[in-house]
Amino acid sequence: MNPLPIRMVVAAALIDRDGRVLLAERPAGKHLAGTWEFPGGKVETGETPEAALIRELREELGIETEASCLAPATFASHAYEHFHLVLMLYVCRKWQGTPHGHDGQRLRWERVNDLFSIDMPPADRPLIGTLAALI
Ligand SMILES: Nc1nc2c([nH]c(=O)n2[C@H]2C[C@H](O)[C@@H](COP(=O)(O)OP(=O)(O)OP(=O)(O)O)O2)c(=O)[nH]1
Repeated sequence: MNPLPIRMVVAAALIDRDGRVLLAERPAGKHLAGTWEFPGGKVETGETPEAALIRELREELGIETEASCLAPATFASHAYEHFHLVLMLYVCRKWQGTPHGHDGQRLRWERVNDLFSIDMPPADRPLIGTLAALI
C-alpha cells in the first residue's frame, strides 16, 4: 500500500502564437519555491479537472478559457517526500485576457526546447519531451 497521500493537480501549457509556453515562478515559502511551473493547482473534491484548471487560470493569471480549449497532453506520477503527485497537463492555445501573476508571481514565455535547461519541479522534467513533440 502506498503510504503517501495522493494529490491531484492540473496544469496548463499555454501556447502563444509564436509557439512559446508560459511558465510561472512558485512563490517564496511554498513547496518547490523558485522553480518554474506550468500554471495550475489542486483539483478540489467534486471538481472536474477541466473546471479546476479553468478556475486556477482565472485565479492565478486572470485569464478565461473553456473546456473545449483544453486538450489533454500528458501526465506525471511522481513521489515527493510528503505526498504522491498526479499532475495532469493540458495544452491550451485559446484564452481571453493577458496573463498576469495575480499573486505577484513572475511569468516568462519560453520555447519548449528551452524548458530542458530551466529549473522546473522534478515532476515536470519527464513531460517536456512529450510536450515538445505535441506543439
Ligand atoms: N501548478 C503546478 N504544480 C506543480 C507543477 N509541478 C509540480 O510538481 N507541481 C506541484 C507543486 C505543488 O506541490 C502542487 C500544486 O499545488 P498548488 O500550487 O495548489 O499547491 P501550493 O503549494 O500552492 O499549496 P496551497 O498553498 O495551494 O495549499 O503540485 C506544475 O508544473 N504546475
